[in-house]
Amino acid sequence: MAAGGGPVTGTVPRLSPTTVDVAHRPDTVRILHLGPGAFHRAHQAVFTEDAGGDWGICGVTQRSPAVVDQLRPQDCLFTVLERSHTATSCRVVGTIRDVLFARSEPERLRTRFTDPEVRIVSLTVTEKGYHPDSGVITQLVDGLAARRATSGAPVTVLSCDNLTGNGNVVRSRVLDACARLPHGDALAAWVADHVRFPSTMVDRIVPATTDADRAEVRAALGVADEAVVVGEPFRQWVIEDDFAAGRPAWEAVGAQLTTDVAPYEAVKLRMLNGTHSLLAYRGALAGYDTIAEAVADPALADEAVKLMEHDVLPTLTVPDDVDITAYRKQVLERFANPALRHRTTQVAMDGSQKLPLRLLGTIRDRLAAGAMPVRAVRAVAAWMVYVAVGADRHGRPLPLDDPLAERLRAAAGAADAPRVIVDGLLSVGEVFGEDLPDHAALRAALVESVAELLARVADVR
Ligand SMILES: NC(=O)c1ccc[n+]([C@@H]2O[C@H](COP(=O)([O-])OP(=O)(O)OC[C@H]3O[C@@H](n4cnc5c(N)ncnc54)[C@H](O)[C@@H]3O)[C@@H](O)[C@H]2O)c1
Ligand SMILES: O=P(O)(O)OC[C@@H](O)[C@@H](O)[C@H](O)[C@H](O)CO
Repeated sequence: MAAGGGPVTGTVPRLSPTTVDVAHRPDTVRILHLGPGAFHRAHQAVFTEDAGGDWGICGVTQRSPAVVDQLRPQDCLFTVLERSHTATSCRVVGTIRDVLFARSEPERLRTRFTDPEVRIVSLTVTEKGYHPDSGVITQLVDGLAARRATSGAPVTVLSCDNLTGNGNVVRSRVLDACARLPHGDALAAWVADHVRFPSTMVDRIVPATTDADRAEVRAALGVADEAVVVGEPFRQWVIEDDFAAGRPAWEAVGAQLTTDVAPYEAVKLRMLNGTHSLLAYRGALAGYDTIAEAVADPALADEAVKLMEHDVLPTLTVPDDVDITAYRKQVLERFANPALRHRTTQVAMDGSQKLPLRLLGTIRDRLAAGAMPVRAVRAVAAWMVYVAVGADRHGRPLPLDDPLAERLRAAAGAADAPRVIVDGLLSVGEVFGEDLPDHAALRAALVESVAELLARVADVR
């Protein structure tokens, strides 16, 4: 259905099975999804609906009941507002059949975890959600323990977050948590035998939904949908084909099943996400609200191209079926989509968690090869200035939304002294490890870039 009809005035009914036609709704919950945020709804839920079959999803919200409150009154239906450069369309998705808030509904959560019909437990809980203290790993381990104690049915844990080796990460976090439990050995042994943890590479740009997006759906469909999500037309999913108890026919609708996700993941995290972070920090400091505005600046577009070509590309083993030149061009075209309005500050959040995955691997590999990856270094310097100054070139505040925010601010010290900023932030071991602070040439390059960026921000302020 095309969006963009005239404004709807007066009261409109809530989105529900009686107010819109939904072609197919699965009857059985077979996927338990931890973190049904915007991305899950615009990506895995859509692939799963397209694949058909009886694969309903139960979403488990993590930090607040907000998504439960949005979805429950609409029988878990929601609209995906797909925005290309030139057109917008709406699609109502019916794959989610249930939703619950983990903290207030522990019994319902346990019932889902122990249900042998549930074959997959998937996750999109952000990079920080994998920290042992986030609560997600405990939830997963408690759920797996309950499953072992009841049906004992095999299950697949499917991470769909932007992490290197996301399957391995979640497996090792689960096994580490088992090791801390009394008699955890037996649970760990059961997990090793009954639970698979395939890695995945996921890709679709899904900015946070705004009131304007909800109003557009209301105008287009004539219903009120509180759970709208927005996405670009592009979507990609590469999945390691290692499932314990079956899966939807995702390969029939464009997902790529493979034995090794790692090279696809490296291409995506370093080319796309690394460049996204560069544009986010450099763009935000320059006063651009959105990624599209940042990439429309010729100097930043040139920096983005050179980051991908000169710094990232030499570090990659490009899979045979990826045309990397076309990929690079497509990444910039996708970022240039003006209809998405993906905010630089949204992409900038959680930098302490994202930098190691998106930019520091590239820097390490190039330094090991004896080269200085200047654009990647400038991107990291831009993050440092973003943290230290907290304002753009017009003096507008830039939020530091990061689980390490307080420590980062303290480490950055004086906001106008490049060496203090670099020394302070390089000492944050969770971000830079023990090796990078010891690299004198890298430190010098960062100080130079921070000084240059600081001068630009300070000039105008
Ligand atoms: N949005 C995108 O363009 C996109 C694209 C590819 C991959 N992803 C992946 O999906 C993740 C979520 O993106 P989104 O757009 O759905 O964001 P969102 O803010 O809409 O949803 C985030 C989800 O993660 C949960 N979460 C956040 N912090 C947590 C914590 N500390 N502990 C437990 N749960 C936590 C939230 O409860 C929520 O369910 C991203 O971090 C990324 O790994 C997103
Ligand atoms: O979702 P985040 O916060 O992990 O990262 C922000 C963006 O870089 C990211 O979501 C991209 O849009 C996405 O990875 C594209 O597939």
